[in-house]
Amino acid sequence: MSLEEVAPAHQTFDTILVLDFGSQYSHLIIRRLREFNVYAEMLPCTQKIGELPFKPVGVILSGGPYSVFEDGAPHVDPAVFDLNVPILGICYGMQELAWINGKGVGRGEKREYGPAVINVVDDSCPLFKGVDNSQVWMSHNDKLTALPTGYKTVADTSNSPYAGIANIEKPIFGLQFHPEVTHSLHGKVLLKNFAVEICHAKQNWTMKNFIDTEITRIRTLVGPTAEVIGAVSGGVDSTVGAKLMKEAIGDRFHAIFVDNGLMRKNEAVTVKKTLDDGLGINLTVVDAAEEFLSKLKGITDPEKKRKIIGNTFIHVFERVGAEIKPKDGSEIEYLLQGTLYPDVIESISFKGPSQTIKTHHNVGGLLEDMKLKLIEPLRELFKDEVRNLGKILGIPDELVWRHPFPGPGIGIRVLGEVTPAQVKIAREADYIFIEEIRAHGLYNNISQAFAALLPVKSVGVVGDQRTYEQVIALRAIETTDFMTADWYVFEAAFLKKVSSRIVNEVDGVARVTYDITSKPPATVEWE
Ligand SMILES: Nc1ncnc2c1ncn2[C@@H]1O[C@H](COP(=O)(O)OP(=O)(O)OP(=O)(O)O)[C@@H](O)[C@H]1O
Ligand SMILES: O=c1[nH]c(=O)c2[nH+]cn([C@@H]3O[C@H](COP(=O)(O)O)[C@@H](O)[C@H]3O)c2[nH]1
Ligand SMILES: NC(=O)CC[C@H](N)C(=O)O
Ligand SMILES: [Mg+2]
Repeated sequence: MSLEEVAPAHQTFDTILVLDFGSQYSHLIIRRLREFNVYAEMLPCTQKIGELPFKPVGVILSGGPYSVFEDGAPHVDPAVFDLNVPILGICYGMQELAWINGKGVGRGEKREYGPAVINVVDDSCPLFKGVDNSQVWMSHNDKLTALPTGYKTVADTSNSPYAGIANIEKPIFGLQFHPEVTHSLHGKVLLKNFAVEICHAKQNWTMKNFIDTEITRIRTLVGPTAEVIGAVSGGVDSTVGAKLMKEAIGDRFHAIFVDNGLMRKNEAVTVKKTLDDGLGINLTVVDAAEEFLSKLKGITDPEKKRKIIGNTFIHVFERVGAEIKPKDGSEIEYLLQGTLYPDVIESISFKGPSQTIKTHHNVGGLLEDMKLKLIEPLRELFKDEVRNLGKILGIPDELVWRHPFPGPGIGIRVLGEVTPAQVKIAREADYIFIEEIRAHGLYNNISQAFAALLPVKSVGVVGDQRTYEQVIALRAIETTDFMTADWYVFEAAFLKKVSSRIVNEVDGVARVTYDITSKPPATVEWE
């Protein structure tokens, strides 16, 4: 097989490189480009151009929170201009172009955040082809104090005389506003003009092409006889990853599902049925409930619980992995992981990974111990792209649109000590809640929903008898990226029904509450 056939996506597809200066919108630039089938990747703004692993067809400098003129502000490697490819600077990126050119950047008299209307003053500019005077989105304090030498103005607004600039000789452009946000009404046209008309990027980034390339890459990487293992939870990411492995190497892929005793009702059975019978994926279910629950005995601290669950996963996985003996007599060399692009972006940000709010359980912890090499077929994809990929691979809608379920499962939804009795209460209440959500046709309107069990007792009255039992908190949220979320507004009648069913059908619950806190300040999970 030729090298070309096993190359990663940025060598197979024309790629726009986004250099990230830390804007909260940077990843949206990639999203927008991919929406019209142009492939893009992001690297930190500190990337040395001489060390780039590929040759981009164009470069976008993103926005960012710094001021180009302040001490310690990040600056692009000047070698970016030697690539001789078109460059587009957005907000900070444009200010960076001006700064390099002659430093004409200063603090504006007034901060400009929100909508503005652009006025296109030079309609011969290819970047603005087909773009009318229309709303754009601004988010800046600083502005160009003069037009950089060698540039012309192509668009302005009432507050920004240099809302769009273009180099007279070279294909280098700057925008003060953010074309990547949907509030910039023609933003996508601008990005498409840049990528397709100016950089001449081929629009061949389609999921079908991606699948073919990835399957070839996996086959070449693994070779004709070696076998691969993967931790599979029944969630979207690991199922899609597993299905791709199945397509690539058939029964030489072994999926392992660990029943940690903290799963939802009937989960193990359902996952086995969908993966094994439905998708033909060779799945081993490992019952490790006792092991997990005995290690959690007496533990109430949320971080300790997460660590114990994460570590126990590793031990179980290691043990099971060692029992698999590949037919060719070799040892298992590769591990499938469902890492997504947002995880990659987080870890490559030049600002470093964000502060730990909670230690998300992560199979990444397996690496050092297991010395396995990773296969991460989804590491270039966003969640909705993974869902699309899943659909193309024939994974049923029901699974593709499943709400995410955290690795530590009910372990972080039983507040305080996790005992089999407490898990049972939380599990039963959760089952009723989700059952009603489905019955009312609401499942796909909600991003995630679950029941948490609060370790407080409350007085109630049932059939003239005093009760003194615990409290269930229901949570349902709407979100696109799980970084921020809002609580879902149910009809009162729906909540009445769920509450009445839970108190009547689940022993040990005296009261049901509904969580009306957004994220932030709360998080999605209670622990
Ligand atoms: N019970 C489990 N058995 C085996 N592996 C698991 C289990 N729970 C989690 N994992 C592993 O941890 C990874 C991360 O879990 P995470 O919940 O983020 O992803 P997912 O379950 O694949 O998808 P989703 O986000 O839709 O739930 C999974 O991809 C899987 O590899
Ligand atoms: O695999 C996981 N392991 C974890 O430890 C974990 N903690 C939270 N979550 C999920 O992440 C999303 C955001 O949750 P939080 O607002 O609670 O951080 C929500 O979708 C949560 O369900 C986890 N997923
Ligand atoms: N969104 C941005 O890129 C802002 C750039 C710079 N920090 C400013 O305030 O103007
Ligand atoms: Mg999951």
